[in-house]
Amino acid sequence: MLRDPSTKYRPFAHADLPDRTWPSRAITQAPRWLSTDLRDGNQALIDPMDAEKKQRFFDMLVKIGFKEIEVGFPSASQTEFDFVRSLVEGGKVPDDVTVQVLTQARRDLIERTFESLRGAPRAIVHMYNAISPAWRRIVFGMDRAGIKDIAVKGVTIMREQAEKYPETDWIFEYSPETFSTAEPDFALEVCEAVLDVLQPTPDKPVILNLPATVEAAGPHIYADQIERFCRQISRRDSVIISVHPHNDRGTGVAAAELAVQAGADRVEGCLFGNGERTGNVDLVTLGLNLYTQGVDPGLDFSDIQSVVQTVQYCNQIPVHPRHPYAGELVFTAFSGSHQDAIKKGFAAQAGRNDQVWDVPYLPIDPTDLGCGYEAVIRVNSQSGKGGIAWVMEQDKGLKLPRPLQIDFSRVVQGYADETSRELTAADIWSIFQDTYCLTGLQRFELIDYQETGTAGSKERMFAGRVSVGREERSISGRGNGLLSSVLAALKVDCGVDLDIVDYQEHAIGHGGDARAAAYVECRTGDGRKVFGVGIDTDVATASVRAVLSAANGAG
Ligand SMILES: CC(=O)SCCNC(=O)CCNC(=O)[C@H](O)C(C)(C)COP(=O)(O)OP(=O)(O)OC[C@H]1O[C@@H](n2cnc3c(N)ncnc32)[C@H](O)[C@@H]1OP(=O)(O)O
Ligand SMILES: CC(C)C(=O)C(=O)O
Repeated sequence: MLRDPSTKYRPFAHADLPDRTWPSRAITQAPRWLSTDLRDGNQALIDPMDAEKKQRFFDMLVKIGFKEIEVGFPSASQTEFDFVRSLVEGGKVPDDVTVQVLTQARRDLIERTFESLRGAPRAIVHMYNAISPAWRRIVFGMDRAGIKDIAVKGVTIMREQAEKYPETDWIFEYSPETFSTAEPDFALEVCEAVLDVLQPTPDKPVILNLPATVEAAGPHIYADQIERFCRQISRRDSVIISVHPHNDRGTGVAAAELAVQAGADRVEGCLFGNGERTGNVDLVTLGLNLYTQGVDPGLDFSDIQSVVQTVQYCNQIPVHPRHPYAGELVFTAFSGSHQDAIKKGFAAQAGRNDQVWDVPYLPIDPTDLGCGYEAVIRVNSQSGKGGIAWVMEQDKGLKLPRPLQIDFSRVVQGYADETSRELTAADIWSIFQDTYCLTGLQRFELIDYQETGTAGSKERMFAGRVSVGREERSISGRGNGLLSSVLAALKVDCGVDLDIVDYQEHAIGHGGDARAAAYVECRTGDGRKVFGVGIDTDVATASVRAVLSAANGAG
């Protein structure tokens, strides 16, 4: 890299719009969407889609709710031409969906394009030519007049072709390609000349699509360009202003949103931001950004993972695990403080009597997109007690008391640190069972017991059979309750001296399958803290097991 990049790269020359109004406007309704996955997306693939993939993608776009779909560049190849024919001839385009196709401004290509749509009830023909200084100079070797002439001649041919196929309701779209890097006055001049030919009316508007073919400046600059254009173009009521942002600077979504604030009616883009170089603007993110502002995007992503799968299959490009709303990790918190806040957020949400979504760190309810809550918290060495407790509750229904959470999280963190990997719910359960002596051969294991008491007396008596090591032994003790009598039995018959500091219990599950979980926090004779956990179909037995678990832990 250069130490002084200004010797090679020039800052973007921005025609300022000091009285801009877009910053204080909000988006209160969705723009018209045009998916160009089957054209701009497809032309960016290593292996362009075959007919089967294109059809599958098209059907998915229809299912999501796209009403305008750019289906290809029919003059580019026989495959492209045939696909458009198959849609038209096969009657595969629903009545409320309009297909769009792209062509360069060249007679042979325009004629072939119209031919591909013969018999379609309605279609958008989209013609483009680049207009910015570098393209004029480098690609076309033409001056402004020459470039304008390409556009005017092209749309004149479009009109002529439309007359040749009167059975179709034709909609014209013109893109001054490279709009965002062109001089604003020239972009306007070319578009006015195009409108002079096409003569749009409010009933029969023309789509003027203003692309950021290469994103070369910040999104605020694009918004200024769009607002200026919307103010200056004549026949505004007869023109649909469309935007087509690319993502070279990584701000395609911002550019589209600000452009809509600035007056754009329509947005062209691709699902998950596929497209040339760094992609077209991502329509999934745009749609769901609106949704999380309470605005219906008119696009249905309620099974987002099936959309991901289809797009990955058709594009043969993976969707990034951190892709907004759709990546496999975007609803997952690994870090302790995030997990703690999410867990508290779910508890607060459950306690509130409204539907308003307000869970820290989760901008959208995963279930709205067909995703569950299982993956919301995953555990590694960055995790804390809240996250670990969440996994225990989700996976096993165990609601660990706070002191036990703290004790257990230290153990889990130790494992995570040692293994340097994510711990699954099964790992955590196995660590829990080991730590609180719920599995394997234990020093004290309950075989059975009886609890007795005398009427009128508070005294209880515990008489139990336990295996101590491999040896079966009878133990008994008295106290003013079951737990104290178990503690007395352990002290007298087994030499284990424990005091209960805290006891908690809860049901796991409901109905006939319900079980009980009991937790004890104990202090040993030499002042150590030990925890015990017991699980049983009977709550009293669970509590006895919890005390024996603590006795095992006391060592
Ligand atoms: C920003 C975008 O995404 S625009 C869409 C881009 N998509 C595609 O190009 C995919 C489909 N394209 C194709 O299959 C081919 O390029 C075709 C069939 C359209 C044309 O192929 P070819 O005739 O071989 O021309 P080629 O691809 O080299 O195009 C370059 C020529 O077209 C001219 N040209 C480029 N764009 C346009 C345009 N919009 N209108 C008129 N002429 C144009 C160039 O100046 C160049 O002319 P030259 O040969 O006289 O120098
Ligand atoms: C044809 C135009 C709209 C285009 O794809 C672009 O400029 O990126």
